[in-house]
Amino acid sequence: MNGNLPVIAIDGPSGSGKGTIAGRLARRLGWRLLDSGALYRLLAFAARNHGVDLTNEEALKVLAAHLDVQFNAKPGGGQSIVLEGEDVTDVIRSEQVGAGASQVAALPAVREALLQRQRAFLEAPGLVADGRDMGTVVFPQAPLKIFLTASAEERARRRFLQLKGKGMEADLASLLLEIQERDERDSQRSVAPLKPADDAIILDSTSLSIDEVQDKILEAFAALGLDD
Ligand SMILES: Nc1ncnc2c1ncn2[C@@H]1O[C@H](COP(=O)(O)OP(=O)(O)O)[C@@H](O)[C@H]1O
Ligand SMILES: Nc1ccn([C@H]2C[C@H](O)[C@@H](COP(=O)(O)OP(=O)(O)O)O2)c(=O)n1
Repeated sequence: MNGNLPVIAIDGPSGSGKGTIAGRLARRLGWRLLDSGALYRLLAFAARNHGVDLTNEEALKVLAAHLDVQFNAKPGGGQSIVLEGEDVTDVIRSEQVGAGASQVAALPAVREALLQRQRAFLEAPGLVADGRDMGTVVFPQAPLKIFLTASAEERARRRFLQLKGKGMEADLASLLLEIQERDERDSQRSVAPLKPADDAIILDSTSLSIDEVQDKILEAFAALGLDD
């Protein structure tokens, strides 16, 4: 099976820089990328489109098992996401969809329904996976686990700039509140809560640039000797 292929697991709270770093590492190493948060965002978005209540665990489980989604690598880096034929790359990034994602992600049947789909991303030569439980639940065998964090204020500031950059509505004070609420829900849930794996390297990026974070992770990766 694919269990022996290497995985770099990058977990952490919203806005810590997981997606950015995971994308860069995957490109640099020529590995596949799993943006697991996008799956929960897609489910919340699809549920709204299909009139499914975000507390209806049974219906959400069925929807999760049948999500018609494609991740397409973009030539210049990054990926576009197509749900039921519609390009939803940007619309699923709103904080409202993030809050819905956090809500459906707390339901055990939903997490179970998405587990194999996530593991199926692991292909040669390796996978960079970002989310909340990559190192604890989905890929516990990963040889390199990073728990990326930053202060809530810095994360809200980053998200504000990111949304503005995409031409989307954003308010710094509400973003901070929403991020704190999401941190709380993601950390307190009973299944696969947001927490560092016992063997994770904890990296606080509050005062690190993206390049500095990348260098630290590449250093830790090189120390594993996997690319010898
Ligand atoms: N170390 C950093 N310093 C400054 N900005 C960063 C840093 N890491 C990421 N960013 C920016 O913060 C925003 C959120 O990053 P993202 O990768 O989407 O976080 P996450 O996936 O953890 O929610 C992006 O616009 C990204 O460019
Ligand atoms: N592996 C994962 C990934 C995301 N989730 C949930 C919890 C998060 O609040 C939402 C959205 O995740 P996403 O990584 O897209 O969010 P951020 O980009 O970090 O703001 O999904 C999860 O429970 N497990």
